[in-house]
Amino acid sequence: MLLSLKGNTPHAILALADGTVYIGNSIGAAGSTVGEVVFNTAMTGYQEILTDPSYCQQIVTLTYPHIGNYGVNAEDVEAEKIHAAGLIIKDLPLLASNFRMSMTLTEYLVKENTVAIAGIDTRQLTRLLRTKGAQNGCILALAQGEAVSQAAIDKAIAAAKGAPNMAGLDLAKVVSVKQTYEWTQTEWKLGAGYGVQITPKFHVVAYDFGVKKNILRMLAERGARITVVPAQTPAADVLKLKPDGIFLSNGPGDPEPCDYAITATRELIETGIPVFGICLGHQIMALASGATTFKMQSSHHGANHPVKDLDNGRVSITSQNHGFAVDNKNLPANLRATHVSLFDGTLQGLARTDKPAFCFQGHPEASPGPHDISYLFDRFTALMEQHKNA
Ligand SMILES: NC(=O)CC[C@H](N)C(=O)O
Repeated sequence: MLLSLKGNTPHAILALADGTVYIGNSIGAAGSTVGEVVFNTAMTGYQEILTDPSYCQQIVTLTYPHIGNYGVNAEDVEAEKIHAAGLIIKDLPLLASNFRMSMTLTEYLVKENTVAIAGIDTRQLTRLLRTKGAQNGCILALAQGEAVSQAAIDKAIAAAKGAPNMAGLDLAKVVSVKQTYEWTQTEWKLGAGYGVQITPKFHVVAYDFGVKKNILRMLAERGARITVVPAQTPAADVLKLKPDGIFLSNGPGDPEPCDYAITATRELIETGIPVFGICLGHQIMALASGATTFKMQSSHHGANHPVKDLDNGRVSITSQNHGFAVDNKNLPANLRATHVSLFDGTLQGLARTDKPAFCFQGHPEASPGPHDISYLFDRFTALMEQHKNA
């Protein structure tokens, strides 16, 4: 058990681009940060959320009121570092305890140089974001003992107003790996931890647009040897690796400016090699097939989103993290809608009618969240099996 907060905590200011200001306590690094403020309704999994590269340039508000209770550990990471631009919470519990814990949330945020604020009415903030739509914001964490001044508030509002808009931003190539690497780690099991894939049945080439580790673990668990390639790898280089399947990862930013990935995906789908895309990968596959995407008024971030499989009526509770979506009106003839959100009717899954390629808007890898829709990984391995045997 570790004490989360030591002594008097410094003040912090959260300002939104519309001029709304909240005052709270700094629970991370000192300094300031800007980004698009989004809310996530997952009750657990703050470490996975903070390290998810798809949150690059986004400040995450967690709607669950107590965050930090179980500290952080060395294993529950989706990338090597925190990618979220900042964290907003209601309450940091005084004590943190878990059998796997290695440090408190505050120690982790300071170590990772991440600015975070507690003591915010996250319920009110969430209602504001839901009603008004996406807002840029700034967290300004003051030094120990520094009083909240009007000058500091004005500085935070100006920084929030000056933050870049998410629409039009290509962040996939920013967070992507620079060098190709091999991945063999499998899923985490209680008592054993992570395993290693030593008898692979398929070779998957995975595009890293900001890939979450648990996607790679779930592919490896199902028999894949994985070569992870940088976001801007041309299709010809992928084909030289002789893949049995191609994976398009999740990632931050707007899919539309990722022209390099859209072109490569179009060429790769044409070869007839099975292709599977998740989140940004889903949006890129849609764009490569002739569909269009748009910025949502109210984005999806949580671990409790019901999604219906249109082929069999089955409803899955899913993990979600997206601010853009594929337009379900005017889908091209070679795309079929396979899944739909029961929250707002937005498109959640697509399959090509002419090629073994399909994609999903939510997160079948969970991390955090439920595993209801992990059957999509099995669908991908079944396609690779068929393709190998053809
Ligand atoms: N998690 C993701 O891959 C997000 C995709 C995209 N950046 C969006 O916000 O819609």
